[in-house]
Amino acid sequence: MTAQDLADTLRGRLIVSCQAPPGDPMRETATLVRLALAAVAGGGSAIRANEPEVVAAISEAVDLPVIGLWKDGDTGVYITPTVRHALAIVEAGAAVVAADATDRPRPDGSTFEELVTAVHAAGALVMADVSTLAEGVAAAAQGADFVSTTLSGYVPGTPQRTGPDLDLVTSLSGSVSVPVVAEGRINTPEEAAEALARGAHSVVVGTAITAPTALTSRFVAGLARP
Ligand SMILES: CC(=O)N[C@H](C=O)[C@@H](O)[C@H](O)[C@H](O)COP(=O)(O)O
Repeated sequence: MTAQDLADTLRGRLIVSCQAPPGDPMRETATLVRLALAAVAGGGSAIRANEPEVVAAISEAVDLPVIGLWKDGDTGVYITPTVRHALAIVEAGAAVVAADATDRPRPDGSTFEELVTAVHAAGALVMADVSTLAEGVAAAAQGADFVSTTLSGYVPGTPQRTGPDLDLVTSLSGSVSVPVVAEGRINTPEEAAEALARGAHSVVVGTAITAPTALTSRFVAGLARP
């Protein structure tokens, strides 16, 4: 699939992230496949998924593009940190590899541009997960096919919010020519629509759709407030 074909497929559409953190009862491949099938039934247009085994199983079960990543660790560069991780995700069947494109050092000493070159050579596309405007501009210049706001709020120095970083959506949309994906803490359909109004090409929603443990905790915390 070319970047243009995928951009056409995803314009104005919802991408559902079907992931579960380590230790979560939902972290089981068959369960995550069921979540992906529910996302299809509900009208989602693509699935974002973590780890080769899960990416392979969802790619097999679902007739939608899969944006794959491989999280390794939870500090520093942990979303598809190396070229090896990226190529394993292509091998698993992902149409797109999502990878950290922040300006932090990567554990294998590679550059983001090298990862892009390797993924393109293997026949897949790249979504750059960024935390700032400068990172998004750099990632697009290095060949990323999509730029996503995934990491805003998760890198020291970026704004901490309970909702999405819509200002980053706006600034990226005005600055890069590749499609901008709004991702991270989009909690309501209204926020998703606002992201599109701010120039996002597509919207990724994870927790608000596919994470019952986190959602339960939010309600429990709400009840505990005085
Ligand atoms: C920062 C990071 O590691 N983000 C990850 C990226 O794949 C996932 O844990 C998020 O669930 C995903 O970005 C969707 O965001 P939200 O669950 O907030 O809708």
